Amino acid sequence: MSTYRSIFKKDLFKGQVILVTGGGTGIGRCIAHELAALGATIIIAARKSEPLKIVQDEIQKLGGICDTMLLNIRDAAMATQVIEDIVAKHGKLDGLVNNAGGQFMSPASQLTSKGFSTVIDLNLNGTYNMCKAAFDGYMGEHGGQIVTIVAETRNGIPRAMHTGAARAGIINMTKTLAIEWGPYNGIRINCVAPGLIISSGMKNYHETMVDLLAHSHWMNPTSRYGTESEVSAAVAFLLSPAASYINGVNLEVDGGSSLSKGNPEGDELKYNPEGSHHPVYIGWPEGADNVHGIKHVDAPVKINDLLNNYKAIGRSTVTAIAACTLIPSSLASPIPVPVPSLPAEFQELNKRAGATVIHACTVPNSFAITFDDGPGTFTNDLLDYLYRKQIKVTFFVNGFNYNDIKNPDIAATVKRAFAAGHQIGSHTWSHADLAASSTNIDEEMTKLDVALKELIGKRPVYMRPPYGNTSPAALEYLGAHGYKVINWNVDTDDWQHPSNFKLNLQAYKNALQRDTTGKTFISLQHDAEPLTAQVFSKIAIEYVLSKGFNIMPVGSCLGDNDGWYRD
Ligand SMILES: CCCCCCC/C=C/C(=O)SCCNC(=O)CCNC(=O)[C@H](O)C(C)(C)COP(=O)(O)OP(=O)(O)OC[C@H]1O[C@@H](n2cnc3c(N)ncnc32)[C@H](O)[C@@H]1OP(=O)(O)O
Ligand SMILES: NC(=O)C1=CN([C@@H]2O[C@H](COP(=O)(O)OP(=O)(O)OC[C@H]3O[C@@H](n4cnc5c(N)ncnc54)[C@H](OP(=O)(O)O)[C@@H]3O)[C@@H](O)[C@H]2O)C=CC1
Repeated sequence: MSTYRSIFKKDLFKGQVILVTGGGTGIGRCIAHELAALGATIIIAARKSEPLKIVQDEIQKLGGICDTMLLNIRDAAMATQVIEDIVAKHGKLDGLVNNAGGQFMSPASQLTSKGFSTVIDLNLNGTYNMCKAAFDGYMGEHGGQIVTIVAETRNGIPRAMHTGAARAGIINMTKTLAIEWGPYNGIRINCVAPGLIISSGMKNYHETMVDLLAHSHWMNPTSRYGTESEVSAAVAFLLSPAASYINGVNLEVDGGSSLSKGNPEGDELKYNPEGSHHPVYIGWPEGADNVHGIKHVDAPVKINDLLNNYKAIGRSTVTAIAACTLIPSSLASPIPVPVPSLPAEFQELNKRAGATVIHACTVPNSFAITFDDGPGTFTNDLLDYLYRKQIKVTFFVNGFNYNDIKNPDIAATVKRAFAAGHQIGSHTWSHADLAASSTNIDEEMTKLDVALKELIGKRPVYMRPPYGNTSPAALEYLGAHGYKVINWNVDTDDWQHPSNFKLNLQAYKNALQRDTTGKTFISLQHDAEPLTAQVFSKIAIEYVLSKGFNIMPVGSCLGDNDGWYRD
């Protein structure tokens, strides 16, 4: 007896024969379990036999009917053969769920034409092969329901242009087929477009990408990921008679993320980094990982961990809905906290000869946002965002720290930032502690100056000492060599807790949630941290703007618009 807790009535699909491609893993497996629990004879088909056998075994142990077939959807002849075999063996084909598909992540600029064709071939051509085979082999004569899993594509899919194009192609193909095939004995064909879902598919991505995805799980209007069950429920609905007048649609199962991407209002701020208040639907039975043969969701640990939080939310139904807020409490309740004063040694150093350490601006209402230790691998994403917002900041770069400034991609990022009007400052060649007696200050400063001169044609006047550390000797050197030494008065400490946006933002809140009359600010974060470049900086910038400050490079905030560099 199946233990899958479907929202639909038992026996909804009794006597029906339904093929689920890619049914041996993730979302496809969940769909297979749910449809089998609702009485269908399920055929799961994919390239690898082992996952198929495991799922078949799970379903059969639970009293369901499940057959397996080997299938590569990219092979049209194989698609035709599988449909023929199903009809021969099971007598008919009532439903086809095109779930098989996928992609790798790659920025479009680095995608090869072979890579593009591969993903188009898998998703678009593969889905076409299956639809055509099902139509020719059975449905054209007898009717049937087709549901294709695509992906939420409304505003494009950065790093997955190939799959976005393929899925958009499927959505349009589906509309045409709905029109053309509707007259054939009532064929209905629809799409389901998942947003980010906790499923095995996430295991295909590099650890850094999984990390990024796990940390940005809250950045949609429901502030959470979706579950396999939420996709499966949409499929079951579209296959069922309850959807008998729904044809040619693309049903987005994405928590509204497709509505929010690219919203110029900076909608990340309205979401809830601390967790969702939206009840979640999980069909898998409660209990230990392997209850009655149904295993736990096979997602990466960091992604799967989110499910446990969601389960807790799901149980607190009505109160949770009533309590739903778009403004995270962290932003809504100002707690005045004094701005941390400068460490005594900096104040002391200010009095000494040589360069002066600057830690605030002079232009009224200015807020200089500064980034150290870059460029990082994701600094380009930050530059894209800054361009969209038309905001200029300061990058205190290293020569050889997280990255090598001579690496062509990193060099290109420095050039791009400079060309876009951001201020490039020095952060020493190797992130050396200038207060340490072993540091060769001249080498640290000169080596980076030479590299920057080659890249941008100029040497920076502004510099940030690594760790904010200076010594009298260092200040004397820097002063004598014409450098302006910039520290900060808002320290996010993002390098210590790169994914804890709430904690990072607290530094900004400490500064801005009190009387700021006459105050100006220089903040410190690190664009070498992927999550700072991709997520936190945006949150911080939106926050500063919401407080009415003007964001600008350090030079400008000191009233200096033409003394940033020398030849
Ligand atoms: C930022 C958030 C984005 C969210 C995206 C939308 C949400 C979607 C989520 C999901 O879909 S979950 C995942 C579902 N499952 C999968 O994606 C399956 C995993 N992927 C694959 O199995 C493969 O990538 C593939 C797409 C099926 C291709 O496999 P195939 O064996 O047919 O091709 P290959 O011989 O491996 O490669 C051919 C060709 O493609 C290029 N290429 C392949 N991998 C990469 C890569 N990692 N990076 C860059 N390019 C790649 C390359 O040109 C290959 O040719 P060669 O150079 O090897 O000759
Ligand atoms: N997880 C998510 O966040 C999202 C997923 N999706 C889509 O949902 C679908 C299911 O994804 P998910 O369960 O997460 O990922 P999985 O990687 O677990 O599932 C993909 C399945 O497709 C099968 N498959 C891949 N290529 C072929 C092929 N050429 N012929 C037959 N079967 C194939 C795989 O089996 P095998 O390798 O044995 O062939 C596998 O079972 C995919 O289309 C995915 O792109 C869309 C948006 C979001």
